[in-house]
Amino acid sequence: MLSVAEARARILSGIRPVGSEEVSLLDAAGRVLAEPLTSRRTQPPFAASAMDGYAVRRSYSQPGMTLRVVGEAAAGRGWTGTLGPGEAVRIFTGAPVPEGADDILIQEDAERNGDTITVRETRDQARHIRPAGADFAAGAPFPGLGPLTSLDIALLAAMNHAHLPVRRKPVVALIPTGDELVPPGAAPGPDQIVSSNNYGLAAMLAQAGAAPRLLPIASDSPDSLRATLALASDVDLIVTLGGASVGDHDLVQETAIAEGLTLDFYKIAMRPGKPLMAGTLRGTPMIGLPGNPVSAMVCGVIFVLPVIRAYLGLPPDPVIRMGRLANAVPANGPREHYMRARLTETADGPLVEVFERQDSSLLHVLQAANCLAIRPPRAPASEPGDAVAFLPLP
Ligand SMILES: Nc1nc2c(c(=O)[nH]1)N[C@H]1C(S)=C(S)[C@@H](COP(=O)(O)OP(=O)(O)OC[C@H]3O[C@@H](n4cnc5c(N)ncnc54)[C@H](O)[C@@H]3O)O[C@H]1N2
Ligand code: MOO
Repeated sequence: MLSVAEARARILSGIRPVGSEEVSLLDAAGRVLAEPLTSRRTQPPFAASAMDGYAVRRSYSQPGMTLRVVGEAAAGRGWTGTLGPGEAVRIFTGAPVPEGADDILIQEDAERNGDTITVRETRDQARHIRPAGADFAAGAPFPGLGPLTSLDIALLAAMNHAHLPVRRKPVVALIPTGDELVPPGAAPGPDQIVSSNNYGLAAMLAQAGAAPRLLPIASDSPDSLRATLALASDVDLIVTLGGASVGDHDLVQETAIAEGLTLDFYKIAMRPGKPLMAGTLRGTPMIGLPGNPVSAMVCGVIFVLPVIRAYLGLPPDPVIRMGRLANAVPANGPREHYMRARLTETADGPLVEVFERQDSSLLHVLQAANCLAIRPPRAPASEPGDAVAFLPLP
């Protein structure tokens, strides 16, 4: 059976970044730039006062000296003259520093008397001038990587970008399968349960910058599945949920093959997630996730999110960290085990408490987790304090 890393590499091998679209700054949070951007202006564009006070020349503004106030410079409305010897210009924060001035005397250090000021003995020695380009120069590259944050957007706005070229959102069709499923809020029949996997995955994908498309629940019949697959002809990725195992009603693989699926692989050495399937359905990448709710969400993190990142032009692989076990963990079987666990950051580094109950149907255990502890195939039993690899959950 394929390892998790091999399976992910095979899935990712066919994925190239999607095209781009323009969005306004207000819609750009969380989006990913499709091309490098540079500043369209220098900031500040002129030497600017950092304080309210008087623009002066340092040599004429020593303690006890008196200067004549000859004008005013405000933010947005500078003073156009040239400062002469013994002259001062009233100035406010953000205003251009006039020609001839090399210093801002803060108003707390000036005693005003009609048209003159006298410099106090306590005079502050800092000049309080922000040079032109102190923040960034025209043509400077925008340094942000990854999904745009509020801080990125503040800088891009200051660089005078009103619209940004971003990757379009990869569209992902989510197809739940199973006669037992009803949507949340419905009244399930005696043998039915509520479909949760598609909602959890939709949230996970939306958060990662994709556009999930929730398709209707397909019943366990080839006709129903065929009809639902037909609704996913124009997407970037098809994800089926359930029907992946070997039971008489697990029809996803054979139905998809009949519809044109080129199967790449089926079954991997992973727990949960053994019956994972991947291939290409008439040119569209397709991943078949197992139905068990924890398996579906964990495989979403391990396989589907990397596809979204690759589509967005980001480094795809999950970032694995190292920590120490808080509790003993039994020996592992032949499949790499992604165990639901709780990470605490301590002074001694990350501490990982692996939960007792690991059945792949237990959503309340997954919800209590904030990371997955990764146990290699056939790892021996581990003791508290032993090193452990883990993956933070999104
Ligand atoms: N004889 C064997 N049986 C099973 C094997 C095996 O190797 N041999 N593998 C087990 C493993 S591991 C898994 S994982 C499951 C995967 O089965 P399927 O992908 O076929 O999933 P289903 O049978 O459709 O459903 C399993 C379970 O999950 C519930 N489910 C399904 N979809 C949803 C949904 N959208 N929301 C919430 N819950 C869902 C479903 O009702 C079942 O309880 O197979 C094992 N069996
Ligand atoms: O692989 Mo199943 O996903 O162990 O529950």
